[in-house]
Amino acid sequence: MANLFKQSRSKQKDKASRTQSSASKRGSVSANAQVAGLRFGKDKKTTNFSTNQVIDTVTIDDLDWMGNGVSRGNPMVFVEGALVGETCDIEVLSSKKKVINAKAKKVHTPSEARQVPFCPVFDACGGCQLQHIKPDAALAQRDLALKVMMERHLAMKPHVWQAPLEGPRPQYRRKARLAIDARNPNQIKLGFREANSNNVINVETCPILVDPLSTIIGPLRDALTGFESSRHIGHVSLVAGDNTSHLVIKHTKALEAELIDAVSALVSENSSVSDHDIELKLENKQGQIRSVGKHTDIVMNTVNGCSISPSANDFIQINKVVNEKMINQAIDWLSPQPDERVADWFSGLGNFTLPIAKRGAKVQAIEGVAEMVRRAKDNAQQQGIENVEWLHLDLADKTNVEASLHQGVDKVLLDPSREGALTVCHALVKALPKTIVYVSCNPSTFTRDAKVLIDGGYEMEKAGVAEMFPFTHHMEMMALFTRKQQ
Ligand SMILES: C[S@@+](CC[C@H](N)C(=O)[O-])C[C@H]1O[C@@H](n2cnc3c(N)ncnc32)[C@H](O)[C@@H]1O
Ligand code: SF4
Repeated sequence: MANLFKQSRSKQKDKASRTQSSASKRGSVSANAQVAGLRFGKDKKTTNFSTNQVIDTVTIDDLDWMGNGVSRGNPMVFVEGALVGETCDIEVLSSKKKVINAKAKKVHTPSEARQVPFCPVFDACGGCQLQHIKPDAALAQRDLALKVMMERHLAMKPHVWQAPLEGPRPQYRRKARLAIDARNPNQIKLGFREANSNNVINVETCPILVDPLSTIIGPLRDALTGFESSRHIGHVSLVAGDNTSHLVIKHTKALEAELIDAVSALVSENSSVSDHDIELKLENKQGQIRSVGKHTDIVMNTVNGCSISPSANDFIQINKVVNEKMINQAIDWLSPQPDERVADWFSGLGNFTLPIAKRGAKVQAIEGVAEMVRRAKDNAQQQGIENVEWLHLDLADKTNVEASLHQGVDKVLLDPSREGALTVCHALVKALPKTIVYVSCNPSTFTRDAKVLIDGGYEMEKAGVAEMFPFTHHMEMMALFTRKQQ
C-alpha cells in the first residue's frame, strides 16, 4: 500500500530519451547484479543504495497512478520519466529498505507510448510531470493502476470500475498562479517554479492553459520589465471565466502608476484583438482586490443553467469540461428527489450544490471558508435558488459534523481537499444516509475513508477516475457508496 501512495517526488529534470548515461561517472553497480537484485530478488536482504547512485538497465513493469514507472521486485523501484516495457539506467533520488525512488537517466528501449514533450520548458518547470507519455496511454495505464489499487485495498469487484471522465487536451486549465522573480527589475522571470525549488522558470506561454491566459504571460513579463516596483509583486493570478478573465497582481507595497498603466494597456490591447476580455485587478497585502478599469464578475457556467462566480483566490475545479461531467455523474449517482434532504459537504462556491438544489431536494451546503460561503449564497440568490442552507463550518470538527447530521440526511456528496474526510466518514457510518457520493483528489485519503464507509455498512457500487489534470501527477476520483440492506 505504501508504495502506491507515495506522494510527490522531485520532478525528472533530464529528458530521459535524450540524455547520455552518466552511469560510469557515478560508480554504478553491475547491470546483471541489479536486474537480479531488483526484479527477481527472492531473499529478504536488499542492497543499500545511496542518493545519486546510478543503477543500469532496470526494466519497468507498470505505471503507478501518478505516472511513474514501477520495477517490481525487492526492492520496488519507482522511476520518474520511465514507461512500461522500457529498460532504463536510473539515478536514485531516495532509498529505503524496500523502496527506491529514482529518475530515468537513459532509456535503452523507448516505449511506443513515449512522445516528445510539447512544452519547451517541460524539463525544468514544476507544473507538468507527464508530457513524455502519449496522453491516451497515460490515462489508460494510470486508470488501470487505480483500479488495481482499489481491488487490492478495498476488495473492489472489477465491474464497479467505470470508464474515465475525460476532457480536452492539452488546453484545459482555467486558472494559474504565476511566480515572479523581479530581484532584477530589468530581467524579470515570470512563470512557474521548478519542482522542489524556489527558482522561477521563465515562460512565454503555458500550453495547458486556456486562451487567453496561455498567451498573455510573455507580454505581461515585458510590460512589467524595467519598473522598480515590480520587486513588490508577490505573484500574478490568472482566472478565465466564460464571460471574461481576470489578471490579478498581488503586491506587498505600492506599485508605480506607470507599471499599472503598462499592464492596463496590455490587457486592453488583448481585449481589442481577442473576443475574450481580460480585466486587471490589484490585490494588496491584506487580500483586498480592487479593479483597475471596469469590473465584471467572472461567470463559470456549469450544468442545468447553473453557474458559479469565483474570485481569484477561491477554489474552483480547474477543468471546465471534466467538472461538468463530474457534476452530471454526481447527479446521476445521487438521483436527488424533491422530498429528500441532501448534504453537499466541502461545498466551495456551490459547484455541486446548485444543480442538486435545482432537482428540488433540500440541500445543506457546508464550506470552511467564510468568504466562499458568502459568495455562494449571493450567487444562489441571483439565480433564484432558495432551497439551500449555506453553512460556514469546519468539517474536521466532530461536534460540527454530528450537529449538522442532527436533522437527518438522505444522501450526501463529499468533495474534500487532499486531507480527505475521515471525521465525516466516521460520523456518516452512524447516521447511515442511503447514498454517499465521494469526490476525491487524493486516492490515498480516499482509500482510507472508503474503508471506514465499507466497514460501516456501505457497498462501493461504482467508482472511476476523472482526468481533471492531464500531464500532471494528480488524479481525481469519484465513487458511489450505497447502504447495504440491514
Ligand atoms: C476540493 S474543494 C471542493 C469545492 C467544491 N465542491 C467544488 O466542486 O468546487 C474542497 C473544499 O473544501 C473546503 N474545506 C477544506 N477543509 C475543510 C474543512 N475542514 N471544513 C469545511 N470545508 C473545508 C475547501 O475550502 C474547499 O472549498
Ligand atoms: S505548466 Fe505550462 S509551462 Fe510548465 S511545463 Fe506545463 S505546459 Fe509547460
